[in-house]
Amino acid sequence: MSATPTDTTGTASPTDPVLTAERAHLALAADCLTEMRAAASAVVDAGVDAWASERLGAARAERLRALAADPHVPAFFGRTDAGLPDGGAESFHIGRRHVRDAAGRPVVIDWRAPMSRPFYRASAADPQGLVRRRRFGFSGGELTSYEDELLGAGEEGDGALLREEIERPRSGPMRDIVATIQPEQDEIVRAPLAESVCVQGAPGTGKTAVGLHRAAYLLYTHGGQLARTGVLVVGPNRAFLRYIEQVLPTLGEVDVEQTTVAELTAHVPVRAEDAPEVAALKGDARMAQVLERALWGGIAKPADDVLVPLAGRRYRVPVERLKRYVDDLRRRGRVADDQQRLHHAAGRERLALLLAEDARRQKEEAGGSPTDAETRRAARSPEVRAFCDAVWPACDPAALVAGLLSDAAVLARAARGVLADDEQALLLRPPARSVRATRWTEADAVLVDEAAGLVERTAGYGHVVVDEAQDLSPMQCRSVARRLAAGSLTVLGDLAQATSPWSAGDWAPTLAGLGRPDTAVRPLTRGYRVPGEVLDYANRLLPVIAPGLPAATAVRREPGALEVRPVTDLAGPLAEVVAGLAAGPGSVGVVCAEDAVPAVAGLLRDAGLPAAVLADDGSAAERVAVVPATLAKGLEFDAVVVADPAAIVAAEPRGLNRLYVVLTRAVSTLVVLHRDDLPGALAS
Ligand SMILES: Nc1ncnc2c1ncn2[C@@H]1O[C@H](COP(=O)(O)OP(=O)(O)OP(=O)(O)O)[C@@H](O)[C@H]1O
Repeated sequence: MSATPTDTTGTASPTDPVLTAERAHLALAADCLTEMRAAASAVVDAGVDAWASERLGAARAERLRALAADPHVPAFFGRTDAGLPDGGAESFHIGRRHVRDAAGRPVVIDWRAPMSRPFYRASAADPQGLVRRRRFGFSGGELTSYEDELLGAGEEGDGALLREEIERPRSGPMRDIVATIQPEQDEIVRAPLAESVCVQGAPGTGKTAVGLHRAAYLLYTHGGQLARTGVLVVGPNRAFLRYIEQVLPTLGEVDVEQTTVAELTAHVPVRAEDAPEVAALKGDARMAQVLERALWGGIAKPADDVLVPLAGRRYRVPVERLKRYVDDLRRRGRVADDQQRLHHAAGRERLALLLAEDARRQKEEAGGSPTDAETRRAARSPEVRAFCDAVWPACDPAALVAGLLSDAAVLARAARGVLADDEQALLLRPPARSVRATRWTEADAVLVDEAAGLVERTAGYGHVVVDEAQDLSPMQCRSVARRLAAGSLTVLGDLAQATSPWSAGDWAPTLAGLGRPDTAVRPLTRGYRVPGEVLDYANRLLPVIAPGLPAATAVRREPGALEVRPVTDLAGPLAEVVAGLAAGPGSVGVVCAEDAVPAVAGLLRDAGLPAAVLADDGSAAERVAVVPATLAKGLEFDAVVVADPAAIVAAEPRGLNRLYVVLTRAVSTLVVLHRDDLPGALAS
């Protein structure tokens, strides 16, 4: 560490000339940003037509929003000095977005620009051309300290400022980590667009943060291409999306679609729940085969010639030719690659056209020359339409699935040799009065999405980030894969946190299901969220729930962070612990089994504590939130109270994995209240 005026608390002397110069640069950057904002608002919306004007207006509004975001966030957080051949140095300030002066000279470099890369990657062993890396400390928007590493002289900092920032307890919605992205994270963030990556990361290692920063990086680096094709972020539920939704906007990226698999597949209203074994079967990849057979099995063999009217005459298309047309189209409809496949609806249109073209050829051979409009009219004629309706009926995906799941004969035909008889029986339910009246489940919606994807091509994105991917069913994987088209993928997850029936011991099945079997798996094992004491405790479950998976090591320890307390009755101790934690700053999550939520919320209410139940509808969490264990995944709270861990374990087949998730949500403090019935690994 160089001799900087940074004392152990990271506060420099206010008269330090370096500090004075850097503050002047910060003021300059702020002025330039104001000017850039003014210039952007002055652009006249003078498009050549209404559409162009509207586009110009939207682009300008976008730019203004990007420039205006977070006026209190300092324009830069770091600086690099690269050595020049003449012995001098070229310095760049690194910030959230590019800032230039009136002459177009860079004042701050965007963190995603290639020039910023050494800031994140350089080390004393590999300085990447840097003689110095400087990090800045801020207090309430004021630049108050800095820390230098003279990498050129082989000197690496002890990273006091960096550590302070990384270790700063965090609460509330997730924030960006641009100032402190670590080298192992940066490698993933900046992986090339064409490369799909799978991050196997222990709890709190920054998977979600890395995935979001990767999306922002790709949008910056491949803006044109990705603006056309779009970037999609898929999370497990609304509560999670609510937690992460501000990260990309603070990075200036407002155009990324953030959604859940349930929302992606929301073709039908979900009103019912499947029994676990039924849900497991509906999520099985074999269902894709069953649906494909059901759909294409609905196509009949032509039985008779058709008379096609064209320009005042009728032309006979013989049944042999009709059979050939249908067979050819069916074959093209069943190729495995979704990009090459002729989808069902397009096949139907194509069939009508083939009949009309057949008639046209006949007329041409007889010396006529029908126009294209006449041929198109022939394809729409009642005769051709009646033939298509009989042979290649239009398919409504919801009706297809409803029929399949409520008609034993239809199901048996489609599932023969694919699903055993008892599996078919498991799927069947009594028919509803109508398709609309069907009591759809979440797994049904995924089946409807699959059917919809067979009927018509699903629009694809240029890049998809999928979080908590360890829980996806094979059918859900297919839903995501359809949205991927030719794009690339960032898969984030942790096999130890897998709680669904499909969870596997390795990533291969998920990556294959997502259509990218060759994706490299990259581990992250440095835990930034959870104090060492808490992480070590949770890690005791690892040999049972995920043997062979490397345990995370925490970047910090906090004596007193963990309290494991036996209680005979929850009520008193729970209220007392929560009251104590609520008196301090930061968020408090009281996590319990889903069934116990009303009782726990009642206990806290009776004790006069302002706790609100965390809902899955995306509404913001209160400072003290009662969290069903099933919703805790991906979230973090400053303090976590786990009420009755044995009930969390007992509530589901992979209850121990769920407990592992729950135990790793705390940033500062974890209190476990148990009735002397802890799982073996945690008992001693
Ligand atoms: N380089 C970093 N600098 C500062 N904070 C970081 C860094 N990396 C991660 N964090 C913080 O650590 C916490 C955990 O990050 P994140 O939620 O992305 O982890 P995760 O691996 O997705 O966790 P989980 O699997 O438990 O949901 C967040 O508060 C995040 O901001």
